[in-house]
Amino acid sequence: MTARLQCLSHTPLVGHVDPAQDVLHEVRQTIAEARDWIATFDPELVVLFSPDHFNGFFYDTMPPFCIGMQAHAIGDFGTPAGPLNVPQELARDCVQALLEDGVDVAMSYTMQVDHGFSQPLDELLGAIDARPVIPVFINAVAAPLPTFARARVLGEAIGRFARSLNRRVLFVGSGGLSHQPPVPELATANEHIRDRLLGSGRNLPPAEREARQQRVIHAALRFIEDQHSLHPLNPQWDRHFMELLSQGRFAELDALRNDEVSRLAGRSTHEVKTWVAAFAALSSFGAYETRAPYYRPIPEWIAGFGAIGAQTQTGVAVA
Ligand SMILES: O=C(O)CCC(=O)/C=C/C=C(\O)C(=O)O
Ligand SMILES: [Fe+2]
Repeated sequence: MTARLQCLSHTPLVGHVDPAQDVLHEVRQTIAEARDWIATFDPELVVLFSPDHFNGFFYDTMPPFCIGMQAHAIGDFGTPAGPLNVPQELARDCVQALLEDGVDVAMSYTMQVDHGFSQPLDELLGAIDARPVIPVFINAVAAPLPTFARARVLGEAIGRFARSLNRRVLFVGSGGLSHQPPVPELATANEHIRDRLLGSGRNLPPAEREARQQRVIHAALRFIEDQHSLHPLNPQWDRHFMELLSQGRFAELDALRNDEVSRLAGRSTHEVKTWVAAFAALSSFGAYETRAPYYRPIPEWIAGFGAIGAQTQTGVAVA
């Protein structure tokens, strides 16, 4: 039984608003190196933890966590569209195992996902259907949000299930770190946006989809000029968070308060619960060591942008 982990920030802005060539090169190198490391491992199963951005999950029924038995990517911001390669029986077994393990999760046979899922699959594995993947949604934008502690509990339980499979498993956490792109909030939405957040946004007319994307692109262009036009990035918080994960300090991660994290690092920072869940899943295989940490605040992508890999300490079998 072996497991590896790769966490990686995502951004829909790549290719739309990009940083300077040297920064872009550095990020591409980081991703290429992670991709090679994963290819060497040759995972038989990928468990991908990702948020959504009101593209697949809405306030009509918003679960804190949801596992897909089938999933398709919408291809927002030019990311790949189409079905993910979900091993349906295994995904079902995973839900069953979680429920029996005391962790209640939702499930979906028609899961709609956005760049949060498709970007890391494409970048780390080469295509969104390259490997069997169990998609695990974590609500990171639709308040009220699940806690850091529950993300850890979910991850640990998924790790226990994965361990029972006797396969090479890769855990992926998608999103984060500090950032607050212009994702709408129910509390402040006008009537039209409110209607979209309640569910009518599931299949946006193309013109509205385009206008929505342009709004994010314009916000990024403005943020480059004025880093107080949105919640500022917080490199200090980001580095501290990565350290907590590297050192397996789960009690301190559990203690992170949602409102405090929003205040310090921005509302979309809750995407890092995907990293917590992925690390917790890996921890169910035993002690781990991290590798190739990368961090840089990238205003062009409205993101504290990070990546980190990890594997069980021997890198081989865990009894
Ligand atoms: O346009 C909207 O309503 C939502 C904007 C959006 O989808 C932004 C997403 C940004 C990220 O995924 C990110 O920076 O993590
Ligand atoms: Fe995101």
